[in-house]
Amino acid sequence: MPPRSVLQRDLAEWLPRQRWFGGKHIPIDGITIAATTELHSGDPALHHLVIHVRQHTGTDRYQLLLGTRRDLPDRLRHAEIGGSPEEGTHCYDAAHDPDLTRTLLRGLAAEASVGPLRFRNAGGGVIRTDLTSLPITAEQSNTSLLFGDAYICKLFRRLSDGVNPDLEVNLALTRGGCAHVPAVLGWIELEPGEGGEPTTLALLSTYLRTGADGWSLAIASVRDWYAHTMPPGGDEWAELDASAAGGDFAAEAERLGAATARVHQALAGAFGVTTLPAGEVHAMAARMNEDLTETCRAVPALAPHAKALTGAFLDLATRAAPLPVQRVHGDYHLGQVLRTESGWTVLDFEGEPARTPGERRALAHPLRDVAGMLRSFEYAARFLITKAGALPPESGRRLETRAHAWAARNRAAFCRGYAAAGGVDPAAHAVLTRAFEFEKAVYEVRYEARNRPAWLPVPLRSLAHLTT
Ligand SMILES: Nc1ncnc2c1ncn2[C@@H]1O[C@H](COP(=O)(O)OP(=O)(O)O)[C@@H](O)[C@H]1O
Ligand SMILES: O=P(O)(O)O[C@H]1O[C@H](CO)[C@@H](O[C@H]2O[C@H](CO)[C@@H](O)[C@H](O)[C@H]2O)[C@H](O)[C@H]1O
Repeated sequence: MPPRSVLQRDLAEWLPRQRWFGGKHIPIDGITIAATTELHSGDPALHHLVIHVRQHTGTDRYQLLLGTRRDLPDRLRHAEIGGSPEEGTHCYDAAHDPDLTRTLLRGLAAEASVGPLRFRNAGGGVIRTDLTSLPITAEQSNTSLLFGDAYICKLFRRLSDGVNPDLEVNLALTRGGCAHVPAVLGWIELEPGEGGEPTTLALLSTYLRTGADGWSLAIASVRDWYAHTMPPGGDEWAELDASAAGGDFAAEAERLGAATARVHQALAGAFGVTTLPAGEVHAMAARMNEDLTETCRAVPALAPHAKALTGAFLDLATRAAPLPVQRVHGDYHLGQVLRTESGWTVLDFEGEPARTPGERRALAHPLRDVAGMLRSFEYAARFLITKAGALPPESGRRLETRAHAWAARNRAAFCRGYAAAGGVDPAAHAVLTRAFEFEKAVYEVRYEARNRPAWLPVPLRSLAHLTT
């Protein structure tokens, strides 16, 4: 390894360019290398690093698989972090090096302990060590490695104390026989300090090789719907029946609703249900409104919608009644679900990346997830229009009308499937669903402004529609 001072300097330059780094918009005040564990020696070598990143907002803990090599082959140039090349040490993100990531499978297969790292096998089954890894390139908060077409290993980037909810929930649902989550095969954890819980570092699950993610499927349907032409002489305004397009998604949306209800039932079975008193529901509505005020300050483009959003939060506050609450997904959207040959599977129970560990575990009403997915239908419907940029007013207006028709059809189908499979009927709880949906939209506005400013018009356009 190069001297710590060199590594700290290189990391300060490299980190803000990583998609998974949560503090991109804030300057880094300092980096400390808190722990290093050698997992593989020689050339190349693999080190596990825990680093503390100080910013004026606080200190966050990240993990890094650091590869070192005397010579860096071209295939790893894109993953270079720095090092002291003149002294023959190149440092790079080893998640991109299949020669080194195999060390993780070997550790899991052997249930090894290396320094403070513990490798755990979930079901005691055989874990293959002969597979080559490939990082999945997607819009992600973490880094997932695909091993052959058998396993997927998620390396959590920002570490939070204790068991990661993704492991906690997936393990409980796998053990409870829920068919709608990928089976957990193993995990890696950092041993706890005095009396504490271990910190989850990575999660190994079955790779669902026939899976197609909900977002891509929905976007394909929207594209088809935009391309669909009305019959000659047809009146587009009168005939906006989104079922007419070949790529109709409604049957899938309905099945997704049903799968969601079953996952909620499995979560209730595994973790229980309690009641949130009316006073706390009132406080929850007040928090939603405070979040709105803060976000309007940070993103002024949200301000024109503030009145309608406040109205929805106020509705919830005035009708506050006790609510049954339970563990939920917490960040539910079309990118978190996979359609396999046997049905819909739900991924990533980590909650919203910007929330604190306590907030991610907090119990909530299941309609919070339903509202998340309703937002996602709004996103899918409008993403292509936003991507197309400025359009002539006539086609812009026509596409917006079509976007609305697609979203309405699929939102309704999803809710129908959810209620038919035993979930709470969103139509019968419109005030709650609307408040959750608006809460999520506020979150999205903040998320997009910070992470993907080019996407900001997507939630704003949908709010313009939903609040008029
Ligand atoms: N078990 C799995 N089988 C197939 N693909 C998966 C599996 N788990 C994750 N993926 C793919 O990896 C992507 C990222 O996974 P996710 O758990 O959502 O990570 P992140 O926390 O980084 O968002 C998913 O959108 C999905 O396409
Ligand atoms: O998947 P993550 O846990 O990283 O979730 C974060 O990123 C999501 C985007 O990748 C973001 O979701 C928003 O964009 C989606 C389209 O890309 C859309 O389907 C969702 O409805 C919308 O909320 C998510 O909010 C964020 O937490």
